[in-house]
Amino acid sequence: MSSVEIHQMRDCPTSAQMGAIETSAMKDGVTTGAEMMRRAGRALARAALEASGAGPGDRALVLCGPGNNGGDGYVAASALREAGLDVQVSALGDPRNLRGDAALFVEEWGEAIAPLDPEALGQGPRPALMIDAVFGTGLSRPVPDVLPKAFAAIRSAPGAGPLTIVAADIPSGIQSDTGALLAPGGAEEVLAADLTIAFHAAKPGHFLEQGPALCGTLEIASIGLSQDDRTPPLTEPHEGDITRLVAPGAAEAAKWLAGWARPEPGGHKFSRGHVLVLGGGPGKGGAARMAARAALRTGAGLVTLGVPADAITENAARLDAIMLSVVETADDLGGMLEDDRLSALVLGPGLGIGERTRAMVRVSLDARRATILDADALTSFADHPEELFDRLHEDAILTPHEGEFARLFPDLGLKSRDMSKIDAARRAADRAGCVILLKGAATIVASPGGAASLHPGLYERDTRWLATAGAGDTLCGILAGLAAHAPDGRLHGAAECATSIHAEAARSFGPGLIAEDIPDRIPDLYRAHGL
Ligand SMILES: NC(=O)C1=CN([C@@H]2O[C@H](COP(=O)(O)OP(=O)(O)OC[C@H]3O[C@@H](n4cnc5c(N)ncnc54)[C@H](O)[C@@H]3O)[C@@H](O)[C@H]2O)[C@@H](O)CC1
Ligand SMILES: Nc1ncnc2c1ncn2[C@@H]1O[C@H](COP(=O)(O)OP(=O)(O)O)[C@@H](O)[C@H]1O
Ligand SMILES: [K+]
Repeated sequence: MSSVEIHQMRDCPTSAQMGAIETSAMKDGVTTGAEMMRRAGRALARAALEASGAGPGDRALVLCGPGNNGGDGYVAASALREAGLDVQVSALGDPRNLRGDAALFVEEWGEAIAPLDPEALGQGPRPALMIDAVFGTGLSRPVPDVLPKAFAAIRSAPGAGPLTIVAADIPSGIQSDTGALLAPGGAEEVLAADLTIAFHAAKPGHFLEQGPALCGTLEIASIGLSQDDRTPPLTEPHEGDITRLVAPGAAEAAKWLAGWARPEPGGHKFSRGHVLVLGGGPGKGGAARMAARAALRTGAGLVTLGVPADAITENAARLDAIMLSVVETADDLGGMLEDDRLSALVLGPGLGIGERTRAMVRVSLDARRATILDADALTSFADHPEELFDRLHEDAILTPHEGEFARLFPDLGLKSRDMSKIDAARRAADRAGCVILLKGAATIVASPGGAASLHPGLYERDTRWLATAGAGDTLCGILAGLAAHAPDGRLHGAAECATSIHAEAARSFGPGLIAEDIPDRIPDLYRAHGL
């Protein structure tokens, strides 16, 4: 969108962190509350005009709430009036109760403000554009019923043309920290925006739970705050308490990927690391083979697949560059791990659930290599997660999807938690004592101590085609391919980078993607980033 001053930030602040950023900017004299609100409202109006194609004489409706989000709405209403539109403002609550900057802009608007009355709004005519400035980051409880009723009435009001809905900061009803929809059932369809203009930075709620389904397109508008991120660039370790957004621009991505994946000049295959993937019995080998291929494509110098003797023939028929070893028992594995050149281990994909897997996990963790535990390696500990947690260390990482996560951390699972997915992953990392990579459309990487990153497989980084069997197995392999030559204790960074390579490989294939396609897209991706 050309007319809005768009920028890209790595910070993904909570509502409290956003408040603190604003307060400190005001204290330092960088800007004022009124100036931020003026910029926010004007950005909204410009974006709404551009997205709707509306012009002089067209009808615009601005819905304003009882806080500062409403203040942005009054600024937008005045700006749309200035652009020649026929603007109507409708408010939730009595606008005379507004205080501070928002009150200033109610005065500047100076015209009639109708109450939010679904019946009156339903009589039409339906506007060409509507701005949702009812609730932003301050939403603290479910929205009143009148809000979805008003949206529904406006949508079905008689009118000639299409209606474009633009949300100020975040669609009203979405909790900014969690993405939960705090609204009566059925409200998601009526409250959805076509475009959301987030102010200063994207918030967790734009990426989590129902947030993405309601935001439409997401754009970030500058409101005059410093554009210096508080989280470090991806090329540096992340330790801060603001969630780091893993969505680099092209230049940052090239430098970052080179740091993780480009071989050292004069190196040899062992300096690139040796990955061992443990696999299951006959007929169960596909997942481990895909993980192994992904590890080799990503840049491990050697990859060995360890399987029971009766699975050797099957695997030998399917593998060339990937080596094969018989690993029947945990003792066999212990013997192999005497070779300290084995630098990264993958356990889980197709490994089978039960005591053989648990024994292998114990031996692997005791060997203190970069150890990636996924799928069956996680589910095997569902009955006794503490036994797993007691052995985990800073060179281990768990890569669950939400189902596997709930098996190990029942109180933090999607259906039971009363916190964001980000905070759930942080708690889990503290409890387990290792890095957690919690998958989904938004993938969270969290470390003990609180550092957390969010990879958005959404909006311009949409990776919905990754929702296919085996995609997670290839992610394990990519992670192993990076971890195999990463210095100790750098699994958080490896996990961020692996998630990004995985997503970009999937995006470069596009529709019809199946998991087998992912590893073989990596060479083109590396070349495109100048590796
Ligand atoms: N200086 C600032 O603070 C700036 C704030 N901005 C805007 O202000 C927003 C945050 O403003 P606020 O913190 O005032 O919060 P909101 O405007 O999002 O809403 C808070 C108000 O709604 C009430 N409320 C919350 N949930 C409710 C519910 N379910 N039913 C009824 N009332 C409810 C609260 O008691 C409070 O009065 C941001 O999202 C952004 O749009 C921007 O204008 C930029 C500058
Ligand atoms: N709707 C979605 N949008 C974006 N990415 C997704 C979506 N659904 C799943 N993914 C990604 O696809 C992968 C699926 O992994 P997983 O659930 O472990 O599958 P499997 O167990 O079949 O390998 C993860 O990396 C996840 O982040
Ligand atoms: K809003």
